[in-house]
Amino acid sequence: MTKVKICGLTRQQDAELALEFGADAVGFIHEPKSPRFVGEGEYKWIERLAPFAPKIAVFGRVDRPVPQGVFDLVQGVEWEIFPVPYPKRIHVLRLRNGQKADDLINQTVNASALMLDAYKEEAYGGTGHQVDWNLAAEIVQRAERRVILAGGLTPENVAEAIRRVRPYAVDVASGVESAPGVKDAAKLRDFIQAAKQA
Ligand SMILES: O=C(O)c1ccccc1N[C@@H]1O[C@H](COP(=O)(O)O)[C@@H](O)[C@H]1O
Repeated sequence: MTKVKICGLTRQQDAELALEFGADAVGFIHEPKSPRFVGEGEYKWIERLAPFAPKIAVFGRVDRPVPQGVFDLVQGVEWEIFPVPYPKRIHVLRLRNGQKADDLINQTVNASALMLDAYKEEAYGGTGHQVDWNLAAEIVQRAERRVILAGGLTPENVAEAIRRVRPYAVDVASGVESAPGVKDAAKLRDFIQAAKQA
């Protein structure tokens, strides 16, 4: 069964709802320019969430350490810039038109998993833009690591994305929101259900 990560949570009630609906992992944005940014003031409730669901600290560039004990994995692009030996890292590959699967896979640095998202000049993520699912499927087949599909997924398209790409997990931020940083309960439920049934 495909795993589901719900990302860009800013409110405790949304995180708890996502976990209740069956999310396998929850992500918290550490990129100050994002409307989904969470600061250290939020760590108290994040720390207390269900202990068996990994909590992921999400960066654009990983340019600073996160305090130990709150997060289980760290997600980001351009790991070379901050080569701290986090034991568990998710390396985000931002796909552009015309790229080749092997060139992308070769960029990976010591990652537990790869995440595929759409390249956009203006932001590191959370843009709602879809990746090329054919290229994503090729990366899934060739990469010797687990692949998480992100970028423009919604309750309506996630099942088809899973059938075409066959990722280890799917990840969503804007596709289950009513406003940036605010999750919509029905969209959360429908997304998780559709992904698990695909
Ligand atoms: O969501 C953000 O604001 C964000 C900011 C900086 C880095 C990553 C971010 N989000 C990641 O982008 C994917 C895809 O977002 P979307 O579903 O297309 O809106 C999201 O799942 C996060 O991992």
